[in-house]
Amino acid sequence: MLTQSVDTLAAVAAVDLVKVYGSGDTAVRALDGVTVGFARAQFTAIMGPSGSGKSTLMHCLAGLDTATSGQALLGGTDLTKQSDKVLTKVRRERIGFVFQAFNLLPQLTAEQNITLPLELSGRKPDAHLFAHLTETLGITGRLGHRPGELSGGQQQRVALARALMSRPEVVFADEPTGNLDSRSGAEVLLFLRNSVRELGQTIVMVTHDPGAAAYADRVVLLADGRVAGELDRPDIASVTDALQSLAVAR
Ligand SMILES: Nc1ncnc2c1ncn2[C@@H]1O[C@H](COP(=O)(O)OP(=O)(O)OP(=O)(O)O)[C@@H](O)[C@H]1O
Repeated sequence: MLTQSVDTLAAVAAVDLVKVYGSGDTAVRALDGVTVGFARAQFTAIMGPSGSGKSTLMHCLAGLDTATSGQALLGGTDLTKQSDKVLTKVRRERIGFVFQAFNLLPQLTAEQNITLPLELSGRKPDAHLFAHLTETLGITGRLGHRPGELSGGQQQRVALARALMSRPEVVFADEPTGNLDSRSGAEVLLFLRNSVRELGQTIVMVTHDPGAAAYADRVVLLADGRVAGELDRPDIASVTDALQSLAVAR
């Protein structure tokens, strides 16, 4: 079988990635030979119908789930070959995460949440980066508060600062605006967009929302566990059309 070529300089790449859940009659082939690269300093959105494998692809590329076969490359590291101990270190030191449900630790202040991953890996937070991120995100007045005392938008901005504090090779964002009103959602997307331009951050975001995907440089479309197409410089109309075509083709 021919394997599609993949940009070996990509920050993150999947090569012929297969993920099968379960076995026998109940086996589900969630990823069916995905080959795709995510370029450095680019903002890519992953889209596709429900069940197309978006979360599974992100989880395998982030070392949160193990693939059945193929490679999940972060820089030069094939995550499919690493021990759980190494994967924990990779996630903490080389990857930033932003989730729909924020996933902040409720007993810690905003500031402690932001610096925790660095402290766990024995690194000292960069004071300039901390000031830059918290000022840009407008949360300097909220740093002593616990997540329960913050709005959803403020919690997600704390999560964004946490994700970027370690200068990660990639930020994986899983429906980062899913729990936010449209104004807070737009602020989060604009921040992600600007972090690509100003900090050279690489971002991979799973979303159902064509409006969110329009902030990205590129959209990768999945269907039935395979790459079904991609769009460069997407806008809401082109993303909506592509998703409709996928739905019709099924
Ligand atoms: N832990 C699991 N056990 C069994 N099947 C699973 C598991 N996780 C996902 N699947 C199946 O794998 C396929 C891909 O799921 P995945 O969650 O990656 O899709 P998705 O595109 O992210 O969907 P959605 O947009 O609904 O979140 C689906 O058929 C799903 O039911």
